[in-house]
Amino acid sequence: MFESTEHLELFTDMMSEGFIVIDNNGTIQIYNNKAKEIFGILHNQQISHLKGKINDGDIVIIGDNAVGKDDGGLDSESLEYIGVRDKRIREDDVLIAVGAYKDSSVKPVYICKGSDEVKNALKMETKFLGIDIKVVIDLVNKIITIEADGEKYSMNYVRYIGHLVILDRATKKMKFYQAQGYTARGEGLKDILDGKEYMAKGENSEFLNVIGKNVFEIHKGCKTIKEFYDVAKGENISYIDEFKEINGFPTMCTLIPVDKDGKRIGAALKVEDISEIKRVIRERDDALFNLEKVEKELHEEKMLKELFPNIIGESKKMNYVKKLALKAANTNSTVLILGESGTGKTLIAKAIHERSRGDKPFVHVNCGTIPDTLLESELFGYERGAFTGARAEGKKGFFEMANGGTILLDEIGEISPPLQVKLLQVLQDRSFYKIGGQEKIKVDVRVIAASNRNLEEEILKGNFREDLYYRINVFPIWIPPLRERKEDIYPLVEALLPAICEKVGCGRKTLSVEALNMLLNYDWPGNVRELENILERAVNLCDGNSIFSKHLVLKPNNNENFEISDIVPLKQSVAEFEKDTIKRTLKLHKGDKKKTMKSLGMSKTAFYERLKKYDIQ
Ligand SMILES: Nc1ncnc2c1ncn2[C@@H]1O[C@H](COP(=O)(O)OP(=O)(O)OP(=O)(O)O)[C@@H](O)[C@H]1O
Repeated sequence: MFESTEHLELFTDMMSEGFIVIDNNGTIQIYNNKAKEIFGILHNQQISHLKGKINDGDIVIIGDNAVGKDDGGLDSESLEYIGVRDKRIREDDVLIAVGAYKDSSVKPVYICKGSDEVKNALKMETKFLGIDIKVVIDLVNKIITIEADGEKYSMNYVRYIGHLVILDRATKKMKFYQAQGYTARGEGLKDILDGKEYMAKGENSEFLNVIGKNVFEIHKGCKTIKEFYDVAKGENISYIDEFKEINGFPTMCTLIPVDKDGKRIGAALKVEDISEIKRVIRERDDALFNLEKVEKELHEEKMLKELFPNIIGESKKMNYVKKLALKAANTNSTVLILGESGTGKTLIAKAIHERSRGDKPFVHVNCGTIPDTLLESELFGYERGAFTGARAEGKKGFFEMANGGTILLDEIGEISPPLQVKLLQVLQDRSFYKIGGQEKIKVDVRVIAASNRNLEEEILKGNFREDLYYRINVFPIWIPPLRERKEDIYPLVEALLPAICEKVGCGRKTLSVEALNMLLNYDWPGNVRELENILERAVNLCDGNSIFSKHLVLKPNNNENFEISDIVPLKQSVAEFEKDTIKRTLKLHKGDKKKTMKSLGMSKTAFYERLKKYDIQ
């Protein structure tokens, strides 16, 4: 085709771009050094091995980021050669496998994961037939590294690649490793495992003579090369500097037809390696993506803070609760708020109501404090003369009062089984009968249920109906205890202290560092409510402007950091303890003073005297 090919070769080898010319049969006429470099055909700079082929018993190490893609067609048949017979392995999977070639006495070691299961990297470390082997498929930095007895063989890739190292079984020395340009050399994973001879590398390597070969032999199954060939055959396509992929390498190509005497005699392709540019672009894209993610998160946090100004705390866990609350506010579904006592269940329920039906009534029913005999009439109301002691004019129930708005059924786990059945009916069709009533009352009420009990456990114990549980558990929100989000303590103190000082009617007080440390080290069994109480007590106890640890009355068993400065007069400690115990026992007995006195073993006079002394209502 060209008379002076020698000169042409000389000139084209000086070019800084790859240059390939084929004739109209697809036979390579010119393939300059740069093109060989781009496609990995020049490989005398690498770790050496001789030419050869795989033998029975050889140790095979494979790292493949997408089985069957750009790895020379690795398939189940090739994997069987090393004893891997696993129908779960699919095309596109990320695979690391080590085995002995055609030696059924040796069990292979492998891991295979779906491409969506591997986030950043797949790794395997093993001792195989006495050799320390480590394989890492790093999907972030796009590099596969195979290490055998400390010797490393790495392969960078752009999209997909299959890496392979073969060790001689007898000497345990490397006899083949995969390197760029395997498509051009016809040394894909399948070729090698099928027993095809491979070329030498490093000092023993000879140049792969590509001149005179068919272009498809060097560049198998590649769209750009097919186009190149079509142009050489006579098609009229040409372009300048277009992004193309050849043998899996990102390149920038210029394609021109070569005509002589008005007849197509071939085509020329100029190729620029842009894998480095691609890598930089990818790094930039990753950085931009991360930046966008951070910005989005910051924006989201700011938005949540603005949407729920009363809910203090920006810990990850609390922001997640706020996100759920926002989602719940945008639906009409029944919401179940779970969490220990004092974590803010009522607060969240109110926030959901305010963002969804804020202009309508919000009715908070504490099912735990209303005696069971009364709860039914409180919830559903009664007609006049429904029972003795009923008001003559009858009464609207909480459901009716909440019509259009929200009803919060707090401590739902406390409701008795017969009432649970009635509640289930209301939740099913949002209608009910008043006690003694004939007329079905329909309401449009959003139900929010809350509980600090583990309702699933209550179901197992037979205390809570399973069908009611499923009815209320449509949109569950769990509020983590304060001890699991201690980063919220400081913002809570910052927000609560000024309000408490105002309520108590004193000037502003601040928390000393040691006092804050004490709060951070505490376990918070009573959560935010306990924090509020402790701060209020501290504000009352401290005369100056600074609250010190001695002003913080924490539950003794948790107060591990008890120091000299924490000591308060015994009389004061006893008084605090007495007050606390009476209040908690009263709460346990739902305000029943008789039962409280009895449980505490106190006389009536002593009990009422303490109630007065400690101003307990
Ligand atoms: N994240 C928060 N930001 C500000 N205040 C909070 C927060 N969480 C709780 N609180 C305050 O703590 C106190 C207890 O909260 P709330 O009554 O909502 O808890 P609860 O989980 O419903 O308690 P219980 O189960 O005992 O009824 C309230 O005064 C509430 O305002």
